Amino acid sequence: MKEAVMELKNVKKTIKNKPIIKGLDFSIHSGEVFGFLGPNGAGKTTTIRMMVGLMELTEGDVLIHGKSIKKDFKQAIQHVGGIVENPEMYPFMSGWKNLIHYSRMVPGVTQDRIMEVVKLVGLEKRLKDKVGKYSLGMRQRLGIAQALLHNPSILILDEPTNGLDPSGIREIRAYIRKLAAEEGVAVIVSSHILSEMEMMCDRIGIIKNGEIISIQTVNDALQQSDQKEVRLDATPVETAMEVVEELTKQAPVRENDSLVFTVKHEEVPLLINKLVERQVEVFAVNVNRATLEDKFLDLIGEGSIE
Ligand SMILES: Nc1ncnc2c1ncn2[C@@H]1O[C@H](COP(=O)(O)OP(=O)(O)OP(=O)(O)O)[C@@H](O)[C@H]1O
Repeated sequence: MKEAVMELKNVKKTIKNKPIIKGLDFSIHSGEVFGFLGPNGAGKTTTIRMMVGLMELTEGDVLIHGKSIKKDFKQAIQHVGGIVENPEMYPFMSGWKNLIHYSRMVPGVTQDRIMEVVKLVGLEKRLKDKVGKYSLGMRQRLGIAQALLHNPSILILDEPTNGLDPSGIREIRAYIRKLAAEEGVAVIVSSHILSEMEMMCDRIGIIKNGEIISIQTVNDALQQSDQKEVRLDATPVETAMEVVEELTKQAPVRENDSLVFTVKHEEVPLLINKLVERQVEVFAVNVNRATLEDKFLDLIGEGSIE
């Protein structure tokens, strides 16, 4: 596992006595693209605002390279670049002038560094053009370049593909992946669209009502897409355990009189046959929703998935 560059420790936010974020605990690693997925109102923006220092935490802490955002704000936040609200750009100035203008507020930024970030987001050919002539995707990329000027190791983008057309989405995705792979930047992106997150991220955390309900690597999620989580009520439970273990090669979890385990969808009938062969009495076999997509569909309703 790569180095944890950001750690959320029991992060909570209460606004006007209403708990909005209810204790988040997870870490982000260098070089990964981490997707923060959840329906509207789940708490993504609120969490991100806390991560980039725009909002105080009610409880808990965010450690950035081990430094507390509460106690060592300056040292912690220097590693973070982000676009949370739309970055301010002057449409009548060129992309280059905008970056020069912005860089005056960022100590130690050289013209070489500006060129470097421009190349990273692939804007070198359009640098002399006025920003007013840029497409939305190009403006997003200029925003990313701006956020990268001070060389952060963590880049946080709230809904970076919002409003973009499919080619703009592809471009942003490519540059985000490149930043993580080639520069080792940890990128945190939020979205409410699962398919987009699956293409862009290494890991996805799903947030619902201010709580993380699942964190999974996209690879695991894809591998598990034909796996089902099964809850089996059968007796004698010891024999049932043996049968399950023989078939799945994994020990099931025993919860009271039930066994919980994952099995390939097409193996469920075979499992039942084997149980009957061994004279196990089967009272119930319930297939839980287990895949990332299943969980997400449960969350937001099948109609909303894109
Ligand atoms: N300043 C505030 N005062 C009261 N409630 C707030 C405030 N800010 C956020 N909330 C509430 O907190 C919850 C989470 O909002 P948040 O904007 O973080 O969600 P989100 O997941 O980013 O959704 P969206 O994609 O719609 O922005 C919502 O129910 C919202 O109404």
